[in-house]
Amino acid sequence: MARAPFAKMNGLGNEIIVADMRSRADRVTATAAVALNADPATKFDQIMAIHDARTPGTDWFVDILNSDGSSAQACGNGMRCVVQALAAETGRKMFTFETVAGILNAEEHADGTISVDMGRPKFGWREIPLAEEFRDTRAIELQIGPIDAPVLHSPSVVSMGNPHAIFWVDRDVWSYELDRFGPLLENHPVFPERANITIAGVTGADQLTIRTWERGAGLTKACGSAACAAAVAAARTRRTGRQVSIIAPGGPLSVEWRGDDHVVLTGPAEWEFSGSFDPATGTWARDTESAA
Ligand SMILES: N[C@H](CCC[C@H](N)C(=O)O)C(=O)O
Repeated sequence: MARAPFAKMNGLGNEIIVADMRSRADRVTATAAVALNADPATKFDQIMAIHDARTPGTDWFVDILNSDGSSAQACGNGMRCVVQALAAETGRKMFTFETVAGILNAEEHADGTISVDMGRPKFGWREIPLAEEFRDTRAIELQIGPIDAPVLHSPSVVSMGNPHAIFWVDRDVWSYELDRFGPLLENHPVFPERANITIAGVTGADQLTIRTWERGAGLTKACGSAACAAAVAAARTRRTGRQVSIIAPGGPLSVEWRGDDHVVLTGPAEWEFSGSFDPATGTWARDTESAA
């Protein structure tokens, strides 16, 4: 198959490859994802593959792959990168995308920031999903560390299209070994589809500071859907209001849980370089006119 164009971008340091798979029938394979992630120049957290629309009224279908080759149902930071790339190409500002999780609208603002409507959060244990019934998902029974002095415990759980667990902490989020606990919690049997694991602290009025261990990608500098999940969980547990500023390691994002139940994520996107790649194998080359 012919090579497909891609852009290496990031959303607050969340490493994103936007792949242009329009007008072709093949998909980016897990093999290609793993190969691209193994190369330091193209190492990424998610690939956002733009395909032709499947549903009337939508502009494009976006397929999302994690760096381990698994698929994700949502990626807020990646969607902003997709919007920036398509806005630059088309001159348009508003878009309607389809993903496996549903239809979502996004808009580029005059200041260059981008808002993505991430849809409605889901709180039911079957919807997240959890392996067993929990009536109240604002805090579920789950802990890690010594049984009588757990390091992390009682997370809020929520689906933003993808599964999230938010562990509330009092100390600095950097004082927890998320690289050690992340993989254990991501793969805990209570999460049959694994989960994105976030530690979150309230660091100001309507402000949260978070770090995320992403399902299928590991530690990342930012995770947009986790920012949304943390904001919603904070409002549900009355830690904040519904308009929240989220400080991720890569920088700030803003999240509004609107009155119509939709969660809107706003933040920047940044282009790094462009190239072309083989969606079957991940072999790639940088465009010669592209910046270093
Ligand atoms: N970085 C993404 C989330 C990727 C989620 C993925 N790790 C999964 O659910 O498997 C974001 O900005 O929302």
